[in-house]
Amino acid sequence: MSEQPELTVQGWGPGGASEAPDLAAVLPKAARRHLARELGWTPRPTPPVAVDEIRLPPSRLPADVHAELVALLGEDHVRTDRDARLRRAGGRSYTDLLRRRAGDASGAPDAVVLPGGTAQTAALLALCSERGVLVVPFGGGTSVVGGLAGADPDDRPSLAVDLARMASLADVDVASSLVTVGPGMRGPALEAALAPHALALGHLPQSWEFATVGGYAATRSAGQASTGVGRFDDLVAGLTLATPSGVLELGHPPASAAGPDLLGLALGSEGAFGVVTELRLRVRPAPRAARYEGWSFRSWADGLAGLQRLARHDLLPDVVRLSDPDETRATLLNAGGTGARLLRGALRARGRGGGCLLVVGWEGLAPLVRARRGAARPVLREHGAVPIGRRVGESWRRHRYAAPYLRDRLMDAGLLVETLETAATWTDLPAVYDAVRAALRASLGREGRQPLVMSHVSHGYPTGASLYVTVLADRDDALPLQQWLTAKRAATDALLAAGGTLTHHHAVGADHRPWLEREVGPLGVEVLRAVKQRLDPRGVCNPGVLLPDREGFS
Ligand SMILES: Cc1cc2nc3c(=O)[nH]c(=O)nc-3n(C[C@H](O)[C@H](O)[C@H](O)COP(=O)(O)OP(=O)(O)OC[C@H]3O[C@@H](n4cnc5c(N)ncnc54)[C@H](O)[C@@H]3O)c2cc1C
Repeated sequence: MSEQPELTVQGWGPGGASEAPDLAAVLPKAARRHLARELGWTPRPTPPVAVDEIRLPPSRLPADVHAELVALLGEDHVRTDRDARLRRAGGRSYTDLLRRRAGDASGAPDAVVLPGGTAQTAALLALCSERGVLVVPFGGGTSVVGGLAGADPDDRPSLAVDLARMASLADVDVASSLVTVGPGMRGPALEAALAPHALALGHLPQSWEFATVGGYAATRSAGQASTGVGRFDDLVAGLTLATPSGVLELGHPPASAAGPDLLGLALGSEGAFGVVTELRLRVRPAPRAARYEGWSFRSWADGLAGLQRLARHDLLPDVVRLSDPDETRATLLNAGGTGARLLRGALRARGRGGGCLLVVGWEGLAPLVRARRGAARPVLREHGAVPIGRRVGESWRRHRYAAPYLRDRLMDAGLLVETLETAATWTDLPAVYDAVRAALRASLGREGRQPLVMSHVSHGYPTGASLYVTVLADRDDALPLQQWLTAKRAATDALLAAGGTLTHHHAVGADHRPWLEREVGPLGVEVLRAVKQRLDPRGVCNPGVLLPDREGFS
């Protein structure tokens, strides 16, 4: 179906779970012991059911609609086979994976369709609107907020609209630093296509290997270098949105004052207003120099103060990742072997046992990298940070996409593993951090056992920063979904009450929509509903995401 490798159905990466190594092969003994001690976890095999045993309901797509779709898109581009539907049965959150690992693919689309361009997509949307068939745009399938759930109160049949056929670089305007790209293009393919022009996009989320540019725009993604290159919102100069009511061309580079910016309505719309069929992206010259290194702060408070000071003076590096003491400790244990010895040695040599690890990276022209680094270092030192060397930074850079592979192995051994994220002003960030930790610990702690709650800041702004939280706990094998949903609800309530945003970069999806009104207010929700009503009058565009149910949420 696609020339790009497809994600495995029950986890991360192109391989099958059965080919995977066990946890002992990928996590050092010291780290396994640490987890067992902290969490009260007894490692036990909890493998996923075989893919052949996953229960997939029969397709409900009416025969006449199937025939119309074939007439529009061609036989090869309308698929109802098991493999195609299973591979698009939701995203990659912990709860998505729990369900498919347990053999439940009940949210799978009834068919998968692959339009070949804007005109075909617009015709497809008009047809689906008329025939009452849901359309759920499918990019890389890496949503972690239930963005691909395909839920519908009216239980209408649904199509996954896979953008894989629209995955090429259509135009390069070097003088304007603009490129035109199909929505199905993934990060590695795009960077490879830009390289001959000595250009780069530089958007590097941890899901980079599989996520698509259309998905980035639809979710307002942020990448690991977003502090420097900007969030994906900042990289979109314009886009084409096909809707059931027609096609919108949005954005006018380099800038325009022609009324409110309608481009902002498409960014973050998560397929609820239509399908992004083309993007005009801002690119930059491929960096000529890069410098990554590690620093150690005595405490989380010192680390935050140091980053805040850099941010105020516009001195933040392109990549900034400050780990709290729990994440720093886990990083030290996970490094294992030579890596861990080097890191511990570097810390000891500077009189630090643990503290908070900071990884920073600068990229660009060599003199600028030197100058920016030179200006940032004294500020870090003033806040008590000590440099611990390039190897630490380079090691992080080498392993920056590894964590999701490890998550599968942790799940195989009886662990709950999930992440959540938010952002807050520098003033509110410490309270948000405390509140989220307390809520997760209260919800997931039992019989004297505590979850491991590890946090880092990875995106800095002059006004504040993001907070990314990874949670590990002994899984409740009897009620694993409820265990996490209860904790997630507690954490979300807590972070909103403390002043955090509902989401800094994962989007709203199905999972966060009950809280959207708390973020944008009742009138804000009504404005979004009015836009949807105009663009998608029959409500066929991904109705399970973004907008809360009408009954509201207490
Ligand atoms: C292991 C892992 C690491 C991650 N790391 C990051 C990270 O560092 N930063 C970050 O921001 N996110 C991260 N994510 C979340 C996810 O990768 C992003 O939300 C990403 O932008 C989704 O892209 P996708 O192509 O996979 O979209 P999908 O998952 O396929 O879709 C996401 C949503 O967008 C809609 N959509 C997709 N394509 C289009 C389109 N062309 N038009 C309209 N709507 C569309 C879908 O219907 C869905 O609602 C991570 C996820 C995982 C599993």
